[in-house]
Formats: sequence, C-alpha cells, structure tokens
Amino acid sequence: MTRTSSEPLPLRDALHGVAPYLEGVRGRWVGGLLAALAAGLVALAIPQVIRVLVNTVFAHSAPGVPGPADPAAGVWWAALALGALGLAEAFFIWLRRFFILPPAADVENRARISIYRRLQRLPASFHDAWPSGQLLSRAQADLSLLRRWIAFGSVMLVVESVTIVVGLVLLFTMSWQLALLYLVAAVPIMIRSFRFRNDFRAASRLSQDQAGDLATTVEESVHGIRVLKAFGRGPDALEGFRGEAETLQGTEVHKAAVLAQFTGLVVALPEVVLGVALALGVYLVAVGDLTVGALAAYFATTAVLSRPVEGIGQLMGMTLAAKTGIDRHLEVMRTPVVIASPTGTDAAEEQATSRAVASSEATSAVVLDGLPPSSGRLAFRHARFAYPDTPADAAPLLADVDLELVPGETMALVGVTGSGKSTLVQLVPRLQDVTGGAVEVDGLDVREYPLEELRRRVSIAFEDATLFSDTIRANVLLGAPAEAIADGLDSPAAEELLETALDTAQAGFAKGLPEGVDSEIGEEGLSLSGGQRQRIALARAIAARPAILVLDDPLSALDVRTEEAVTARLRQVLAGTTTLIVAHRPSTVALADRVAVLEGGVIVDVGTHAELLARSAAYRDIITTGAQADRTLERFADAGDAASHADAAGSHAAPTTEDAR
Ligand SMILES: Nc1ncnc2c1ncn2[C@@H]1O[C@H](COP(=O)(O)OP(=O)(O)OP(=O)(O)O)[C@@H](O)[C@H]1O
Repeated sequence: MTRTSSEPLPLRDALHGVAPYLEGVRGRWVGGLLAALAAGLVALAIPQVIRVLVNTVFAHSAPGVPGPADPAAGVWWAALALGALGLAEAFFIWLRRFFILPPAADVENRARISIYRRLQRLPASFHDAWPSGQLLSRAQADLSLLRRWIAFGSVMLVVESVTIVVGLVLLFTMSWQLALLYLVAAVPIMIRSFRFRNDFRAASRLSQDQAGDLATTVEESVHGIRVLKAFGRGPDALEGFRGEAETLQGTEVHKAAVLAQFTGLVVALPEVVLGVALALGVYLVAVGDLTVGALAAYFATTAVLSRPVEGIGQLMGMTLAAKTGIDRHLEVMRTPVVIASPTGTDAAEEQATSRAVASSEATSAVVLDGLPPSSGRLAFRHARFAYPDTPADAAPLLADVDLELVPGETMALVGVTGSGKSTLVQLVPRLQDVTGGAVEVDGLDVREYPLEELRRRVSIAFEDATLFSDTIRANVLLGAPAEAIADGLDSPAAEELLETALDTAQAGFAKGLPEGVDSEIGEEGLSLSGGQRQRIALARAIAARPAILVLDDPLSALDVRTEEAVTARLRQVLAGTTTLIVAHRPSTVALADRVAVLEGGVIVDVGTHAELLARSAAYRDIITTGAQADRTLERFADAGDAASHADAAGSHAAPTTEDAR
C-alpha cells in the first residue's frame, strides 16, 4: 500500500513541526553558518589578491610604466597573503563541521526517538493501516535526509547564495560590461529553477514513498520466508520485488534526469558566456578600459563562483528531498493519538521527549488520585464496536455486549470464528476503544484511567505470541511490576516472579535450554516452537501480576494435555485474578467458572459449561467443533509420547507432550 500525501505542507508549517527538535542546536547552527560564510568570503578575497599581484608584476614589466618601489617584495607579500587566505578558508571549513555535525546528528536522534515514541502511542488501528516499511523509511531514510540537510544543505544553500551575490558585486566593481554578461546567464537559470522545484519535489516524494513500499516488501518476505519457501513462491516473490525495485529505479532515474537537466543548464550557460567574456575582456584591456589584473581577477572570481552556481541545483534538490522527508515524518507525528490517557500525561510525555528529557522522569508521572482500588471487577456495559472501514449501512461487529465478571472469576468467551471475540477482549486494555457503551474495570470506565495504570491492572496474552529478540528472562519480565524488578531482572524478587510465571505457564522447557532462562531466543522467538512461544507469552502475562488477565486463545498451539496442565495451574496460581479467556475447545471451557456465548454482536447466553450444554443449541454447535479438534489432537498426542503425558500431569517443570514432540 502506497501512502502518498497529495499536498505538501506549507514551509512555515513544516518548520514549525520540526522546531522542537531544533531546540538548543540553533546557536551551533548559526556558528556553523558564520564559519561557512567566512570560508566563502575568504575564497572570494583570493581573486582580489591575484588582481593586486598581477597588476604589480605587469605594472613593473610594462615599458615606460612606473612600477612600485620594490615589486619583488610586493609579490612575496601577495604570495604570503594567498597562503594565509588558503589556510583561513581551510580553518573556517573545519569550524563549520565542528559546529554543525554534532547538533545535526542530535536533531536526527531526537526526531527518531519521537517517531518511535509516537508509534508506541498510536492505536492498533493505525498500525493495521500503515505498512511497516513506510514507517521504517520514515524513521530511517527520511531522517537521514534531514540530518544531511541541516549539517550541509541548509548552511551551504545560504552560503552559496551569499557567495553568488557578493561575487556578482565584485564582478561589477571590476567591469560592469563583463559582469552584465555573466548576469545574462543567471536569468534563464533562475526562471528554470522554478520549474525544476516542482518537478523535483514530485519525483522526490514519489521515490521516497516507493522506497517505503520496497522496505515493506523486504520486511514481509523476510518475516514470511518460511511460507514462501514451503509453497515454493520464492521466484514469484522475487519477480514482485524486481517489479517494485524497477519502478523505484525508474523514478530515481527520472529524478536524476530532472536534476541533470537543471544542472546542465546551470553549468553550460556560464561556460558559454565565459568564452564571450574572454574576447570582450581582451578587447577592454587593449583599449585601456580594464587592467590585466582585473581581467585575471574576473576569471578567478568566476572560477570561485562556478562551484556555487553549479551546486545550487543540487542544494535545491537536497532541500526539497529534506522537505519531503519532513512532510512524511510529520504525517506520522500528526496522526492523532485517539487512544490516550485522560489526564494529559500523553501530551506531557511527547513534549518531554522532544526536549530529550530523560524518559524515565517523563513517564512516571501518573495521577492516581480518585481511582478505585484494584479488585478485578470487569464489566461490558452495552459495549458497541465497529471497525472504521465498516460500511455505514452494515451492522457493527459488536452491537450491544453486556457482560459482568466478578472479582476472581474465570470466564470463557466462546463464539464462531469471526464473531468478534478477539476484538471484544481488546477493548479491555484499550487496544481498541468502544464506539458506544463502555467497558468498566473496577467500576470505572477504562477511558478514565491513565493508560499506564489501566494496563497495569489488565494484562493480555494473544494467540499469536509475539516475542522479542532477547533472553527468555527479559521477555517474561517485560511487563512485571516495577517493585518486583526494581533491583534488576536477576534480583531474588524478579527470580521468584519468573519461576512462578514459567511454572504456571508450563514453560519449564526454558530451563533446559543451553543457557537456561538467559538463553537468547532469536528474532521474534522464531527459534522456539509455536507452543513454546505461546507459553512464554502466557508467562509474560502472568508475571505482570494483573488484577484482570485477558487471554485471547493463548493455548491454541498446545496439545490438549499440556493445555489442561496449564489451565489447572492457572486456576491454582491465579485464584484471586479475574480471567477472561477466549476459548475454542471444551477442555479450556470446562475449567472456567462460567462461559459467555458471543453471537451476532451480543452475548446470547451465560452459564456454566454443563448448563449451556443442556440449554443452548448455539453453544453445542460451537463446542462440538472444538471437541472434534480436541479429539484429533488427542490422537496425535497418544500416538506421540505417552510417557511425557505422565510427566506433564505429575510435575510442573517437566517437559510436556508438546515439548516432547
Ligand atoms: N483491524 C481490523 N480492521 C478491520 N476489520 C477487522 C480487523 N480485525 C478484525 N477484523 C474483522 O472483525 C471480525 C472479527 O474478528 P475477530 O478477530 O475479533 O474474530 P474472532 O471471533 O476472534 O475470530 P477467531 O475465532 O477466528 O479468532 C472479522 O470479520 C475480521 O475480519
């Protein structure tokens, strides 16, 4: 999916958008600019010394013309001045880099941290809509463009413009006829530059968006490499990638052609004019209207001017690319955070990051006054929800969900595939927000809680267990209460929490890995089996010690016996924790205190497993499908390893059937 913004932001607006990143670096940028200006002016002074030098020599050698008293000394002084000016120019160039490079890297870093933080805060629906490659390119390539523009482009654009203006003034002081001739070349260049600006900006935006799409394709195919291999789709994926890469190549070539056309004009026109200027200059010297020194200085000045005149197109291109990068960055930064804390803590956090204030200070300020104590009560009050892309005339996915869980209760949520179970449970920690009605935790609407506090009370484990490339210890203790890990992830308190969580989730296999719980589990935990990943993710939810545990079918990849062992331990260890578990199989449902049936966007029945079996045809339908799956899995398990079954039932840390398999 390509995300292309049709309208570029007005310049003022774009600059205003990046202003927070520039705080504290403006002084150094100005210092760098002054140094660069000084270098440019020194470069322009060199031809003036040449003029004096040449006039001195020619004045002395011309017969009948009175020369200076000591022409040799004049030459030495001029040579010395040239050397000194060369050294001064080199020093000022060094000073520009010294002033500007560190703050430019700082700006890039701040912007990168800000966009990362923003991505954390934007709702799940934003991430559903935006391809990851687009976000990657906005966090990487676009910000590198910004850094290069601050460090080089912005400064040199000012310096080269000033150099051109001052150079033209100097040319006029030497010979107005020759200067006028040089200026004639500049007018068509300026006219052409307006068209260039529009063409290049459009090409630049297109290439940056296409680069983002290409990054998405790489990311998706690396992520799904097993599927591509298994289905032999590698060559097709390569073809698709080649197509996208060639499209980008075409755009880049077009971009280069636009730039080359402009640069060609900028280079060629002054060169042609210089040829004419040589003839005119010699004539002016011959008729005595110009000194030889001034003619030499004229050409030396045009040589100094050639770099800025030729480079101005590149610098404009760089400026436009950086502007496009800023627009793309701000597109993400200005996407509203629709799921936010009510107290304004989010805004404070964002500001704090822009100012590069230590994040720990910024995020810890959560107002807890007036919040009810955590008891584990959970209720859905006429909750409605429809995804944003639902047609206006279609019924919402969740039409009117009314359900209450008492503290400590385990409730299973069942429903046919696609009935909205996962969506419903995501409303609890506000991964999605209700579009009507309310979800209450401990008697208070979840939208009334600071997000940090809500997510402390509610912990969730998903069917699709996402792990991070870190140790098992770090993954499990990811959401652990601050007090448990205050002394580090290997403190006794953290160790105890880790033990209990792994034991409850039947994830004892972790201890058998080469480095036990300190084993690195590879990118996204792909070195583990699906069932092992699910159990680590479950242990992570348990280690958060929530008042309310939401489990979105987190045991689906386990065999029936391992699942039974996990569920039985869960009930023991989490006796006081309210648990809402999305379930498909009778084995999970049977362990719940009550079961709620979701159908047609409403809860159609609530009761114990036995009660529902007796009275609900919908429930019997759903559960029969689940039971068939159970039996199939059981047959696999029986054929597998009977001995590991005995282990699983008898010892919590022992390998389960799934591990043995
Ligand atoms: N991000 C999304 N944007 C739009 N529609 C979505 C999104 N996520 C899910 N849906 C749609 O909402 C419906 C319910 O999905 P959901 O995952 O909540 O169902 P479920 O009952 O959990 O299904 P399953 O039992 O298969 O896991 C489906 O039709 C699905 O296509």
